[in-house]
Amino acid sequence: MHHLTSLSPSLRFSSSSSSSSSSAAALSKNLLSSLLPSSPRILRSPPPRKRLSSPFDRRRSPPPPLRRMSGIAFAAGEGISGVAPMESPASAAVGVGAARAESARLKLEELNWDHSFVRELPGDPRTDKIPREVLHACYTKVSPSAEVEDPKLVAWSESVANLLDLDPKEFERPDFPLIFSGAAPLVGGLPYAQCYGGHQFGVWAGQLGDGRAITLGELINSRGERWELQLKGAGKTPYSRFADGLAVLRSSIREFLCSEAMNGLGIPTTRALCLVTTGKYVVRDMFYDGNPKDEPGAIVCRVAQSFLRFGSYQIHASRGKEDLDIVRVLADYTIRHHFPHLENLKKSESLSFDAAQGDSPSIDLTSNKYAAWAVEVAERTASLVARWQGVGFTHGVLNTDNMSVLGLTIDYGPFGFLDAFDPSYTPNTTDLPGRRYCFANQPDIGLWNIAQFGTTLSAAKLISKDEANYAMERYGTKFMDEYQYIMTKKLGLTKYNKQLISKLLNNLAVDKVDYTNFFRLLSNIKADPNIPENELLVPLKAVLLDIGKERKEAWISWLQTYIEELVSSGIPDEERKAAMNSVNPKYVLRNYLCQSAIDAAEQGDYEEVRRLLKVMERPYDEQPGMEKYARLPPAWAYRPGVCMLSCSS
Ligand SMILES: Nc1ncnc2c1ncn2[C@@H]1O[C@H](COP(=O)(O)OP(=O)(O)OP(=O)(O)O)[C@@H](O)[C@H]1O
Repeated sequence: MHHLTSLSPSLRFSSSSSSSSSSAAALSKNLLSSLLPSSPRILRSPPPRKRLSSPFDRRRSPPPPLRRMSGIAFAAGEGISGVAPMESPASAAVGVGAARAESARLKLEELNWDHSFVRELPGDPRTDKIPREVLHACYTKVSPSAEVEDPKLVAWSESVANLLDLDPKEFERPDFPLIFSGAAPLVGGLPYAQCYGGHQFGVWAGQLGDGRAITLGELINSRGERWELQLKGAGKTPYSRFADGLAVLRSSIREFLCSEAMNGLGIPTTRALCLVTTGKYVVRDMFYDGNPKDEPGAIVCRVAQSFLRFGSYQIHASRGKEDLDIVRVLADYTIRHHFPHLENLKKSESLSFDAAQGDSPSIDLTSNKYAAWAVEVAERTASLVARWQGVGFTHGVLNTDNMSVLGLTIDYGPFGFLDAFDPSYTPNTTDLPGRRYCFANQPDIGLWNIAQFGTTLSAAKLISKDEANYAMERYGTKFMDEYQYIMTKKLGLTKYNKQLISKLLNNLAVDKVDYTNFFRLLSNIKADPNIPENELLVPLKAVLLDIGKERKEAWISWLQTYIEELVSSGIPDEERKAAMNSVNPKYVLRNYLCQSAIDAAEQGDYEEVRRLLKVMERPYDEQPGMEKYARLPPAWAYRPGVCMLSCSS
């Protein structure tokens, strides 16, 4: 992202701010505070009120098996039918071929375009790219315009081609890099850039919009799913403010690889069809410290069911009365196309409400589709953040313009997976002073952002304040349910044990233990209370490095309690190991791995990018021969630019 001050202050159009940060503070508690060792706190408040249930809460606890969560929680019939099931890690590993057999194999010219966004929503009457405030419109029709010279295809995702019904042979077309660098038109497409706003680092930033992303069009695949294709780094738009509309190879490799790695982990995300170099250089001051340099330009083709963000609604609410109606029109559009099960809610669907058991019946989601929608957005967001916490992912820039209304991970800027466990880790150099977006704060930030979303909908009179608060409550409940479930699965247990997890996280932080490798190795512990003390740590010796006597005792004590829990769970060791390995990845896209692929690609060698993609598509599998991709970062990786990055660079 760009912090407000790093883009033109003269183009701060809107000054409207939201009052919901105070309501967020009033409702939030630090969601992880009871589990994590001390970490920055930005939101403190009482716990959510008594739990209410929603009509979507058919699946109370426990949630479904983690590796299927994305498939189940986002599957048709489970309350979120507008969003196609993500490919589960299992299918990413073995099922791609099978899934492909069902889908069509079309040439680019044969894709089934359906430009509902442009057809149904108010657009900007102008089509020029002059930076400006775009009022009363959700988008501007503009075409890609990045300068291109002999573009090259760096990497591509066959599983994304499959989502689109695109024949993977199309990747071999000589004109493929030209089309996906925007230099040649995509037949049937209808390009545009979206208008949105956002809160950046807690401050209302006014109009942002797609300053360097241009949607090529939307298509409907043979399974009836809507997919939008977007080029990131394709040139200026009216939303570019003073910036160049371009992206560099370094950040594009990170976005391409991490969105596919996230999908491999089974976590909802925007996807990436391909990555091309433009053949041109782009000047970037990577740390905004007055040392710009030339970097190779590149463009990623991102794919999602929708790129709508919280900021897409906020911008219109911020503009006052005249544009409030656009919030409603956009909300209607979103529900119609992406949450169709909410269109015609029936009273009978509220039967699962706890009202009959004495909970307040004052929030009846069946009487207001917008309230039901707000709750669903809140729940999807909570579920997403819980899954990030489970794999140790830190997004780095959780501004409201980076919050997908579908609950997808969106915008891979200065992200980072935890290596040594540190709750206050932030991968974003811009975030260092306050660590607002550090690992431990993500659950609270998700809630803060939901509060802004609720404020937007209530400003447009789509939901009441009580309904907005209820969405926040649901966020808290959903987050805790899913987080506890995930942590329990990571430990291979059947029952949530708060004290055990809390002590574990404390131990991990004290000894700076590698988060990913620890959980992977933990599955080797045997449920045998008779293992002598001096042998207990053997399975973990690769991650418990350089610890003294006192710390060894702390770990032994924790392991003894853990083994007691394992014994009482009664799950055979081998069965538990397999279950744990299906939720504790062996491979995560550590920043140093990205950097090695970037270094090679900048020299014209794209093999490492392609190899990393293959490894990260199957993160839960052992993958003999690929063990080096599970190693800890080498010493050279602990420098800014590798383990930490700035926004939008
Ligand atoms: N090089 C650039 N040229 C024009 N606009 C930019 C550029 N970099 C960032 N922006 C704009 O700054 C705002 C915030 O940046 P942020 O880093 O969140 O976005 P991004 O990484 O470009 O895009 P996205 O959120 O779509 O992944 C967005 O409006 C974005 O379009």
